[in-house]
Amino acid sequence: MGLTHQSTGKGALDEMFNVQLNSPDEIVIALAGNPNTGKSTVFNSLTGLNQHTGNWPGKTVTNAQGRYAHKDKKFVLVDLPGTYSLLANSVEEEVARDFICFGKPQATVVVTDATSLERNLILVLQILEITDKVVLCVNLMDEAKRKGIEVDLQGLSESLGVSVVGTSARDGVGLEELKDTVYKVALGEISLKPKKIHYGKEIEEVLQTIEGKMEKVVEDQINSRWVALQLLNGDTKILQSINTYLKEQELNSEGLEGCIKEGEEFLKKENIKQEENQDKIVAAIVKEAEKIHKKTVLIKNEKYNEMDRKIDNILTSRVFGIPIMIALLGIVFWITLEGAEYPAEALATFFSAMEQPISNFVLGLGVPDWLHGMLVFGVYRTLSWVVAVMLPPMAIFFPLFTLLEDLGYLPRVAFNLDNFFKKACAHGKQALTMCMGFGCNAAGVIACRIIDSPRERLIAIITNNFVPCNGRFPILISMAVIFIGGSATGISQSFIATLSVLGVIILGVVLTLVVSKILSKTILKGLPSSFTLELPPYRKPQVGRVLVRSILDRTLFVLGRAIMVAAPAGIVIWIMANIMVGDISILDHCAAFLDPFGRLIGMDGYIIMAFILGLPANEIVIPIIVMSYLSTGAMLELDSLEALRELLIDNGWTWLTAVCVMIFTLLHFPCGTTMLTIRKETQSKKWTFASFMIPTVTGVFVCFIVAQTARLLGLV
Ligand SMILES: Nc1nc2c(ncn2[C@@H]2O[C@H](COP(=O)(O)OP(=O)(O)OP(=O)(O)O)[C@@H](O)[C@H]2O)c(=O)[nH]1
Ligand SMILES: [Mg+2]
Repeated sequence: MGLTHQSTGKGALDEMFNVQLNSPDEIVIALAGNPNTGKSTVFNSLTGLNQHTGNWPGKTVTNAQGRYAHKDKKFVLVDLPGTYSLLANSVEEEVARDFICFGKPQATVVVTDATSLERNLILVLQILEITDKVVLCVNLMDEAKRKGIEVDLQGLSESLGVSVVGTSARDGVGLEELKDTVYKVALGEISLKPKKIHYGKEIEEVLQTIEGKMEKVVEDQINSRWVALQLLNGDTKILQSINTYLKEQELNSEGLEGCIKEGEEFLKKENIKQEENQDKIVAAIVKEAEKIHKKTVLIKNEKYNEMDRKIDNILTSRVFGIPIMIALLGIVFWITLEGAEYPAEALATFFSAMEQPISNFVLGLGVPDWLHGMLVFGVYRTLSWVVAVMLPPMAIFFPLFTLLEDLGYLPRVAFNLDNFFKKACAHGKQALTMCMGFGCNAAGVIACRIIDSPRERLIAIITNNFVPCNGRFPILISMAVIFIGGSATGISQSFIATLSVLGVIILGVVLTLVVSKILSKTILKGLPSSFTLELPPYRKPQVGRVLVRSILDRTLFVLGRAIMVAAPAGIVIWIMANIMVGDISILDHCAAFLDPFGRLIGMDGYIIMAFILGLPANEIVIPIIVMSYLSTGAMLELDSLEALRELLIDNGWTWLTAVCVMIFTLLHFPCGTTMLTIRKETQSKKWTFASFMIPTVTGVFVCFIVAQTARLLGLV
């Protein structure tokens, strides 16, 4: 046993004490459980917040906090990362364990999956070793019922000696009873006699010895049996946590080291082997879980999982897995493109028709000419285009993607790509962090915490930007709709557009693998670590809720962000276009400066400038491009996508320009928020810089090759 603490999870300890109480009488409740059992769903229903939920394990990586009131008391609920065990083998386990040990929750709710209680009970039993104040929430009761699994809640309660509540959190069933029970347990209105495990004579003896020594140091602060158990299990990290804890609480930690030394010597003297201990401890827990499971769960239909397995045999098969994945993605894009076109047209027509009345209204206010120009041609037009071009595709794509997520398809994607990631010497879970990146790269970067090895986590963080986020995805779609699809005719139009978007996404995945491989052969050398990925059961998504959630949470959020940044950007661009230095405007000066470089990589100076100005939020790249062209050239009436297309052509665009814009959208520096997140997660300027440079250099390189090749071949 060594004493040094090798910190794996950055900030895990900072976060754990960070429960901010509004008043001292607020009651802290921890929400623990295996991954994907519905903790965040319970959390959201109780607190009314919007933690990310979805059907795959490992979504929650931080301790989210929310509040609710019940009867006369106020509660602070802490949503913990999902873990299979608390014997701290991973960062999530450390975060969850430390919170339950030292965060001093007045009660811990363990959310379990009624359809796989046996495995869930392992964690429950471990938590019962740490704390007596436990409420067992047996969730997914609806799924269990459908699968012919009967859970004897009363029997469970008797076997474990804690209160048990059955819930179907997604439908809100049982949550009132849960709140009642939590209330009673936290306030000590129910007295509990939780099950303690007997680990066999040999272990128990050693445990008692260590426990005796620990007690002197930690006294009543921490359950010393649990600490002894962890030590015996070979986990010395807990000592560091205790140390931090004692310091935080301004308690005396002096005795700790001496006590640890004594413990170590004792272990050595008695010739106690850590691995053997570990096996014995785990075996005792597993056996107990089995026993309780046998007594309390009746599986009426042993084949309840057969259908899922049959589907998985196809969706994750070596031959069909990847083609099906690409086809599915293609279908999603196709529906998005095809469906977005008409509403986009309608919105464009509507906004264009509104322009004159709005212009008249502004003039009627008696404002000066320049202000009128700025408001109507600068701000209003920009906003119109943001809404018309971005809203329809997002309102279609996000619900579709969320449907796939809720169905449980994402872990299958990770499964299909696992082999590739292994070959790239990266972690298979990186595929999941990429899926999160589809929503937002900053969220994707945070999700990288599910990867334990620091080396593989860094690789995942640096390459996360190779999947287009909320803000960049609409650029791809609109380029495809307006330009690439627009140059073909009939049915082939949306087909080509779909292919182009699909191509860019696949390029992103390929580059992720290539760059990961290069990194792990050069500055981040190492071997891939193995892991087991859980394939959750397929779940019927709640279509209505998915629609509402993805439109409210994502579409409107992104749109709001775009509008908030686009309006001031509209003003800036308008000013830049209207202040003259010499004969030409500032805007033209800047664009002219960037133009040679832009042309070299298939674009122009205005586009490059739009990407640079888009640093705070990628959503505004297209509006800035359009605005720059509008403010310089003839004032076109932009009343349809066709008009927008013409504007671009008038400014020298060809299909190659559109392709290069799409590629550069995928491959350039992360947005401001993502960079800050990377800085925070890696605690390193060097890696933040690398995350900036790698995609940018790759983008310039790829665009250069594409542009020069197309020109050489005389394609444009
Ligand atoms: N059928 C059914 N599905 C549920 C229920 N509760 C949650 N779900 C679904 O189960 C999936 C997982 O729920 P989450 O709340 O994200 O699970 P979690 O425990 O927070 O997961 P991690 O943060 O990854 O550990 C989601 O797709 C939920 O919609 C339930 O009672 N019944
Ligand atoms: Mg969660």
